[in-house]
Amino acid sequence: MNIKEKKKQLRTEIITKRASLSATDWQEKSKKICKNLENHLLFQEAKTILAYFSIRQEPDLTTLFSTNHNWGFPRCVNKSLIWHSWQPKEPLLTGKYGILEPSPNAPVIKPENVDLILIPAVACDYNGYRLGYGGGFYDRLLNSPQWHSIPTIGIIFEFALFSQLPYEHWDQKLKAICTDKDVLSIYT
Ligand SMILES: Nc1nc2c(c(=O)[nH]1)N(C=O)[C@@H](CNc1ccc(C(=O)N[C@@H](CCC(=O)O)C(=O)O)cc1)CN2
Ligand SMILES: Nc1ncnc2c1ncn2[C@@H]1O[C@H](COP(=O)(O)OP(=O)(O)OP(=O)(O)O)[C@@H](O)[C@H]1O
Repeated sequence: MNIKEKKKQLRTEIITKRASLSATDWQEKSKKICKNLENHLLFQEAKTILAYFSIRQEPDLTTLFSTNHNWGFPRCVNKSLIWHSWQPKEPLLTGKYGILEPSPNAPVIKPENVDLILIPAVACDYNGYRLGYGGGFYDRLLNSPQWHSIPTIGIIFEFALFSQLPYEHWDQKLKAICTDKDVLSIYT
């Protein structure tokens, strides 16, 4: 099997497993993830944090969004992500892939102001590699010079943590991985 097929198979397997979580299980595990993030220094010291609105039973980070940070969320525009500030109660729109997005009129966040990026993933491994839905959105973002050095934390449920995932030359390592069990720092 080539790497593309391997990724595709893994993706299907893990998304299916995640979809089979009961609603209570999903909520409980998501809350543990939020708690683990709140206890982490990278999170505590960050003023501006980029995050995501959960789809397909990804870990739900909603309880964090009312904590005292400047929050940013992406809009998918062509093959890129554009980041806008968003605070609870502000309007949201349904964008590409059915993902909630801030209004295009919300202020754009510049990379020099970003302290931390919380990255959704289908799976991660102990080396900090990440498998996503295959759109390459975060790969392209993290390969652009302005975004390259910003700390990243991959967000997954513990069952999606693998010893070794297939990876390609454009894959950038995460700085840490947060699960419902703990936060794992990746050493380079
Ligand atoms: N909550 C959340 N928001 C996010 C992401 C994410 O992973 N999670 N993204 C992370 O990048 C971006 C959106 N990326 C996505 C990329 C592909 C598909 C998707 O549905 N792809 C098709 C298959 C496409 C193909 O294989 O060509 C599918 O899975 O059916 C969805 C979202 C930005 N926002
Ligand atoms: N830096 C880059 N420049 C150009 N194309 C890229 C870059 N990174 C990734 N891609 C393209 O994006 C596609 C998806 O990559 P990959 O399978 O690694 O996505 P993913 O990490 O699973 O998805 P996502 O980041 O959307 O969650 C690849 O087929 C590749 O052609």
